[in-house]
Amino acid sequence: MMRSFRDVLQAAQRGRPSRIAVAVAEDEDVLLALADAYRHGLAQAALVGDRDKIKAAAGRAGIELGGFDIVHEPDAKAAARQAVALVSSGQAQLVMKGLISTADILRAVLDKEIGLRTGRVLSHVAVMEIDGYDRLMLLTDAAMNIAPDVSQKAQIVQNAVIVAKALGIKQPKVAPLAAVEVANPDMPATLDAAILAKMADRGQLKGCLIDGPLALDNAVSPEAARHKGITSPVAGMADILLAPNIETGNALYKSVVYFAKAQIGGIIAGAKAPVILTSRADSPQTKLNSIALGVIVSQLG
Ligand SMILES: CCCC(=O)OP(=O)(O)O
Repeated sequence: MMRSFRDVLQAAQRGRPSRIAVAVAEDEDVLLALADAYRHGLAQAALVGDRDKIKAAAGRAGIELGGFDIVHEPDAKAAARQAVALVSSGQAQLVMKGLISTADILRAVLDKEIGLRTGRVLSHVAVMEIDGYDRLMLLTDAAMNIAPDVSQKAQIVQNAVIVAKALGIKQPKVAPLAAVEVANPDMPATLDAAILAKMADRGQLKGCLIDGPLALDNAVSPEAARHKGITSPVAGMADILLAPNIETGNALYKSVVYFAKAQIGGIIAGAKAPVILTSRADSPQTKLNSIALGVIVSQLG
């Protein structure tokens, strides 16, 4: 089981090098991460974007672009489509978000003609390495599904389970988060969590153990769960945190980065190929973590 991003990087290095199609690549931090990924033997890249701006960003970052192809497309939305088309045509294995909004890259990923739809719900899965925890923890969905209903949440869990398996977590424990630990008809997140737990009891959710609702403290802290008298196989031991909505997920993602200085990486799962998707403001290290994560998920088979 992988316990750190160093483990994830090493696992990604064991596979064959992947080719990443980067949408709007004119960003220093994106190029720094790609140069590192190239140096580690993880991936080559097709940089789709404005050629002059890509070269200028590479110059500012002190990067040689020798190992990369540039596909000149100055319009951001067209660049996103080109990057996705490179993957759907088999010329690359992963897409990466560059200097473009999440909504614009996802529009290309969901495009009926050249997109990467599978019929499944697509969802963002973040992996967090937080000081003081002996395991990697997953968080979903911080970036894509705004207010998922319970059946979408079930599919979001299944996407996260696939990523957990790629990390070597055999039977991930899933905590659907809420503000309290009891089902309360006035709090829809608690009802969804209770339904998901019952769906798991009845075998409707595969490959994981779910219990909830759980508040964040008793999802990740055995002491907090004990203190509140919660007995549950998931309490205090969660591997996957299921956010009730995008605001909770996005704030939790950014709070572990900015307050806890955690290592993080993220991808969109559920498409034909992983989409490496971080915040534009995330560090080159986070972008490298996400590339390594995308590579191991894409090589699951
Ligand atoms: C995984 C976070 C996605 C996000 O919030 O992206 P931006 O900060 O670039 O909007």
